[in-house]
Amino acid sequence: MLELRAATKTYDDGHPVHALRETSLTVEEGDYVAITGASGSGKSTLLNLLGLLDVPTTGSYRVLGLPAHELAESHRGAVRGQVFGFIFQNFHLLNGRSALENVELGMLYGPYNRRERRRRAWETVERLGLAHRALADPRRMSGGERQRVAVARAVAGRPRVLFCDEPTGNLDSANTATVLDTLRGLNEEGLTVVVVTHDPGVAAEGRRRIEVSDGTVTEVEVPA
Ligand SMILES: Nc1ncnc2c1ncn2[C@@H]1O[C@H](COP(=O)(O)OP(=O)(O)OP(=O)(O)O)[C@@H](O)[C@H]1O
Repeated sequence: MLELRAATKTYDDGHPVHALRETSLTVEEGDYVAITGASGSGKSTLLNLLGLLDVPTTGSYRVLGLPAHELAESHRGAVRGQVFGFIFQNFHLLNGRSALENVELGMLYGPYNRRERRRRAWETVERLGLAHRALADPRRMSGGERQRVAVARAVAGRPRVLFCDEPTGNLDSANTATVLDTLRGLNEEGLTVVVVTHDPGVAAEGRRRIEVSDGTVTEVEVPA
């Protein structure tokens, strides 16, 4: 489904920063991959490449067989909107819009019309136990509720791959459990999940483990 081949990422910060050294990585449909590593090791860089938020400096990247590294940004954006969902640590929800509207907005670049977006948004908000808060402004919600809205927004359009950057970063244990249960359930239904985390408990959810150290990516054996 996702295939990085001999990919590198070098930032120009006055001097070259080798954020990702030559990396080849394949993610299969239905995988649950946890990416761990120290601060500054290159995890976000790897996630940005996999999520088509950035392009490799050298090497290639294929998404569903498409050569993403050769596509125009508009085409990459279309693939991103139709195939991928994202959950970030700081939610990035729009204040002044209801939870439901936030979830609908997450599908704006997908294939669904307005009515279908509304239907899917309701269904997903209910699934995440937020029906009673659907019309609330995120500013008036708890951290755990906001994160569940962010999860709903990312998955309502039924993406093929879900990328998460510290999805439970600021949550207490009960809310962390809700988010992890949701991710596990969606993965069991076939969603491919790629999660960057510092939390060993979150990493343990992955059936594959990728360690990033100083820009070098290594797959670690996970005991069955
Ligand atoms: N836009 C940029 N320009 C220059 N250097 C960058 C840029 N983005 C990241 N870096 C550098 O690339 C390296 C990898 O950064 P990256 O954000 O991928 O690390 P990370 O593992 O996600 O860290 P953290 O866990 O702290 O978020 C770091 O040395 C960082 O300082």
